[in-house]
Amino acid sequence: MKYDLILENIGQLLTMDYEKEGPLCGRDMDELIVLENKALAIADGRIAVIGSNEEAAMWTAEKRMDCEGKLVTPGLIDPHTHLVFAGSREHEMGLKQQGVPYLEILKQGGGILSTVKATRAASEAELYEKAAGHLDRMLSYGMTTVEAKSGYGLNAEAELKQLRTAKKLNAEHAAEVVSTFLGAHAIPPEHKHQPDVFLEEMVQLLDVIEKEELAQFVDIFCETGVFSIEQSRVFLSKAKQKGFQVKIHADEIDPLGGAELASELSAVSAEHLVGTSDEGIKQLAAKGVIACLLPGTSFYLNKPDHAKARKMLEEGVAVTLATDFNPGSCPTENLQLIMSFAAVIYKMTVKEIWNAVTINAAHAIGLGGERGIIAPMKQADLVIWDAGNYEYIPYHFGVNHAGTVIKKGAIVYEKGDHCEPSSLSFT
Ligand SMILES: N=CN[C@@H](CCC(=O)O)C(=O)O
Ligand SMILES: [Zn+2]
Repeated sequence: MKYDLILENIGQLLTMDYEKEGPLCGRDMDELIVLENKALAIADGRIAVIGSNEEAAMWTAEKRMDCEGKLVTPGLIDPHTHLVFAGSREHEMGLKQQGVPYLEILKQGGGILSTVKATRAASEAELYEKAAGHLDRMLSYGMTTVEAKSGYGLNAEAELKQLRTAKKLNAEHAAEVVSTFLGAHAIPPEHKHQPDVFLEEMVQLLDVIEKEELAQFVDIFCETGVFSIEQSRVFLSKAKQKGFQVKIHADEIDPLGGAELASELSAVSAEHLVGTSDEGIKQLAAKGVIACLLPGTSFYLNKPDHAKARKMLEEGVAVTLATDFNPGSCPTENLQLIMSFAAVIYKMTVKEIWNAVTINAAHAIGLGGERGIIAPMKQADLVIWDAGNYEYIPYHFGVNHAGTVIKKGAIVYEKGDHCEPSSLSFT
């Protein structure tokens, strides 16, 4: 058989324990499969075979790549981003430095609501172009699959515009985009005094979202001054009744009991979890809810507290990590940086971190067993790193170590000499 692409002379080939059912937790999160001096062949976008370099010498292919002893891993997966939005919020930096809290900026009509204003005013083409630029950068950082939440429209027209943009990106961009409907992200000014009317409007939208296949998940920002536990319970229950899987922005600023609610509703994941109680952690473990931790956000908001990742891991919660890329609380597309934060702030082991951004991230967005692993017959989403071992990536922080990025078997990014793709634009 003639393969499409052969990678030879791989120094370390990293994969995860994909034979385990579900996301990894407990001791399993601290295990990796590290194969040394390997080769692999790709056909029809999938891993066809993994073998020795001697075996590979007998294989034939359209193209061969010498990996020069470098590290090859599954493509990184970012399971929590707010990818599609207009504008930027650099003017909030000064306010934050003066000590104005994140929720106070929102209360004054800024924060999320200022991005809502910009997003409502933008055309779908403008949103597409900007989001594609962010996605280009993510791909260049080795992120081959990305979740994207809506939530900067907060009315039917603008929410659908965001979701359609994400769907189009998934169809046309080299990176894969999985959509989440976060219509319940803030209370828009026109519904300031009737949040329940607004939530019902968002529930009604679910029929269109289902019909047009615009999102697989439904999420809500459960927080003081945004949506209460009871409002979140009602909203997410209605979404579940309509067949959606649910996620929840839980206990980010105030410990409202969002983790307990996520457990009660058997959510796929609970996200942020900075203020989650010990009881909440136990319930996440018991119900198999994935904890999606966002250390970049608590860093960027300069919070005194961070999610209790070690406690969660010890209690057997499956943990994933994400950028939370958004224009307010975490404007970075760099999941490698988040891996470093997880090592330093959370004290997660390097093995736990790799499992968190690959196999567990895939489970958090409905792609468990299909992405985030390197195994025969699985989609070939790979990164060849400018590094010889997997510990190096979170260690040397703040720079991009992705050398070559492969999605569905095709080379979609190759690093030049310290150059990034020319199509990149941040704003
Ligand atoms: N906390 C709620 N939503 C986002 C931030 C959105 C924004 O500030 O624009 C988050 O997950 O951090
Ligand atoms: Zn978020």
